[in-house]
Amino acid sequence: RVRHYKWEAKYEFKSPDCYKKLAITVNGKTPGPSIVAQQGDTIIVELKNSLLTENVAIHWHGIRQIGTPWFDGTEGVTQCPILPGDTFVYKFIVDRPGTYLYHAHYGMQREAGLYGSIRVSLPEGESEPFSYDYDRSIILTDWYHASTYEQVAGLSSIPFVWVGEPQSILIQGKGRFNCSTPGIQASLCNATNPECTPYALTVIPRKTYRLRIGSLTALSALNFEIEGHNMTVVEADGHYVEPFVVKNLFIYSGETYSVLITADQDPSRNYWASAKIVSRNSNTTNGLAIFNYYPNHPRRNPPTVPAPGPHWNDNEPRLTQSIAIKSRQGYIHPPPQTSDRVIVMLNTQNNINGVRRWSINNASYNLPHTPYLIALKYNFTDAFDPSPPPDGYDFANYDIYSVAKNVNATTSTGIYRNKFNTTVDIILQNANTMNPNNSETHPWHLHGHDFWVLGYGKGKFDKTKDPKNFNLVNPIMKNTVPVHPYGWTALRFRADNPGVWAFHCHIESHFFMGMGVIFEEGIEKVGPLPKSIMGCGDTKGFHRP
Ligand SMILES: O=C1O[C@H]([C@@H](O)CO)C(O)=C1O
Repeated sequence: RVRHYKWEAKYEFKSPDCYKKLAITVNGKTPGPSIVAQQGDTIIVELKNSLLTENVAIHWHGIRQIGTPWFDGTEGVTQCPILPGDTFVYKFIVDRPGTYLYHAHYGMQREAGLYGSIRVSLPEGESEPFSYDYDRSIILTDWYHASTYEQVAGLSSIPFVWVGEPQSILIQGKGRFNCSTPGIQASLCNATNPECTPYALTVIPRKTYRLRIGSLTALSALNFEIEGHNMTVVEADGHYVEPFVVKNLFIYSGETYSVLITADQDPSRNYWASAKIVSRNSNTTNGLAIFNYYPNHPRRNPPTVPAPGPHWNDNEPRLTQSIAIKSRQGYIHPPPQTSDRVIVMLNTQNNINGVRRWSINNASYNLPHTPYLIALKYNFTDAFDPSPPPDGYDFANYDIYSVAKNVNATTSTGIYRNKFNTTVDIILQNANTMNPNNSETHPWHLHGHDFWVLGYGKGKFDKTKDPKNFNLVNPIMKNTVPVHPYGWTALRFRADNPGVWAFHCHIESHFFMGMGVIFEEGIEKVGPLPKSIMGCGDTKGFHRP
């Protein structure tokens, strides 16, 4: 089946947390329309850029784009930006069931509101290995009152101006900023604006809900919980999880989970659902939604105080959850038992000519102006630096627990080129930032693939010892995974999807500050590129049939 969508992206004044701000909407909404499809369907999105003075591109997060690498929507990597006034047509197949996302992949537009959910169901007659009565989706985000222009200018200036903590947390596009905060202009903030009525998830007593939860925060790692209700985790990033029960679900930007929740509590009242920032010492108030037992009024506040959530600095339960996520029995895709290449990626904060950046093995990433996919296919040799970034760092001498002795780094547009059909291991190694006693959480997202999550560890990855403990039996496959503070995360993927694919920290400002790399495989197998992705950089006026 073909599912055809006509979308228009636009700036509009919105008050998702009661504070009036310019937001990017799709067909007037943020979150935008949901894509609801069945495995094997073809999705066509005709996207009109009505942002007037800004380019755009949309990434289909978790969709591998097998055979259509040019529709991955990653500006600078797989396509030229879509100019104001232009209409671009994305066309791709959703080849697997599961919970996915879409969002802008140009500058920092995602956090301005251009995002939504993709739900792919099984073909008729097939069923999931778990049962539920109803299926619902929510997306968690964090929300800033400053524009992306102000933020980008701050992040690239000397002295560096950090974006800081968000003003609020949104649950399915709704949050609540305290309009009585000193310095807030009354005309801009209206606590009774219906646009900031908390999101209500209405449930029928005793029914079981599959709640698909995605996070597209700009910065924040979150803990999600529903007062008084346990959640059984059954899916992660489109893969079935060996079920486990949690009270608190930790979720990082770019991840999706399905949880089963039974409405088995006192049906005479409502309950709070809350999202709290963890891993950063934030004073942003928790995002709140109402878990509404029918027939109570969806705006009736629960009689209780919302759960305070776990302590921001307690990393242990977060690591425990990461380790608990295994592939479901009967649905295991066994990983290759060995790999052809190991790339260790040291994540550090650096300076380049006095500008604060993030680097991988001391190389900080800059997006070039000619998309790699086109440059490689047609041999534009000066579109990017052909020398690859390093495969590792100075293992013997680098102290991951202290501020680096030399915090300077170089910039890079280089890419890692992998031989087609080989197996690649990535070890993400976290370290101290430029502030003493500080290491952050980074959710890494790989385009075009799912990877096996082979393990997590504390401290410095040991190349001889740690691989012996890799989970080669039932690792989960994901497209986004956290690397915890002062820890490492090991991934394995097959370089079997011809194209050029970004791999980057899903924190909006961190990718902007250089925290990413590019992979290529099988470029010679990529079919003729559509003209519509061209027109920028060296591809100006270049049209191959
Ligand atoms: O990139 C970042 O910069 C700030 C801080 O390190 C600046 O001092 C921060 O918390 C980040 O995640």
